[in-house]
Amino acid sequence: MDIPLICNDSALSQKAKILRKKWGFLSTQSDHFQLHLLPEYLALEQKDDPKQGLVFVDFVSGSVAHRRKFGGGKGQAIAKAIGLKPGVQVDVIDATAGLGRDAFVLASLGCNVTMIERSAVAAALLEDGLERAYLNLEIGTWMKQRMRLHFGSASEYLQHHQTGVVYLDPMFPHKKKSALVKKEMRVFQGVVGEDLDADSLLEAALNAARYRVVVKRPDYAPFLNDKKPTMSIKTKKNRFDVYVKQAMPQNKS
Ligand SMILES: C[S@@+](CC[C@H](N)C(=O)[O-])C[C@H]1O[C@@H](n2cnc3c(N)ncnc32)[C@H](O)[C@@H]1O
Repeated sequence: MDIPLICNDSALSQKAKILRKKWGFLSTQSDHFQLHLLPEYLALEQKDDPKQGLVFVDFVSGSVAHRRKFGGGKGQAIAKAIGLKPGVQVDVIDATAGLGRDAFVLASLGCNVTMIERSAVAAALLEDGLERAYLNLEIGTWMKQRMRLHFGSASEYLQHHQTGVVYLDPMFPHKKKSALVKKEMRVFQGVVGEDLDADSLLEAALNAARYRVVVKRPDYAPFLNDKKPTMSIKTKKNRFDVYVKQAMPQNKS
């Protein structure tokens, strides 16, 4: 999908030019989706449905920051699914980074996370969020150490990289009008589309992971590639299907 990047601030026009060239964004207006380069952040807008609001990545003060402070730490289902243990730093490839929320939870719990994202829009939003987080006094130091982004295909990346854990959260068609689907995800899904190749990603992930692969699914979705996991950890709306290859070492990943 061709997406324009709009910038009405003359102080940012050079940056807008660089971003258009880097990510292949257009400079013309669109009636559907468009990106806005604002002084505060880069944001995605669904122009034909403005009540959905702007989508942007905010690791410093958004809902993910709130979850970092008050979200239950290593007792959370995602931490149990990854197999986090005190004093063990786990290397994770988040092969379906999206807006980076799960990756940020894992990094804030101490994981060393490489995010892979193939959508130019998602990757540009993520890069913008990362740049601001790296400069932040409270989280900048550990964000730079623990969270990075690779733009490209995860199946290709996984062919050449081994890691402790691979995390997958491919886009799954949401139930129509579900109140549980956040506005943000609805807009985002419109741009990114469905991940129709997700089944094959599981095999690539299983080859690349030394210890386990964790797949996040809505509670009503079938197993990825119809493959039964070693165990499933359920939350209110989702399920983490865990494919264990071998036990994690006690004090090094
Ligand atoms: C449901 S979203 C992930 C949301 C993410 N877990 C979060 O917390 O924000 C799925 C994302 O994975 C990306 N994706 C899916 N398959 C991919 C692949 N094979 N390589 C790279 N990115 C992929 C999609 O472009 C989309 O942005």
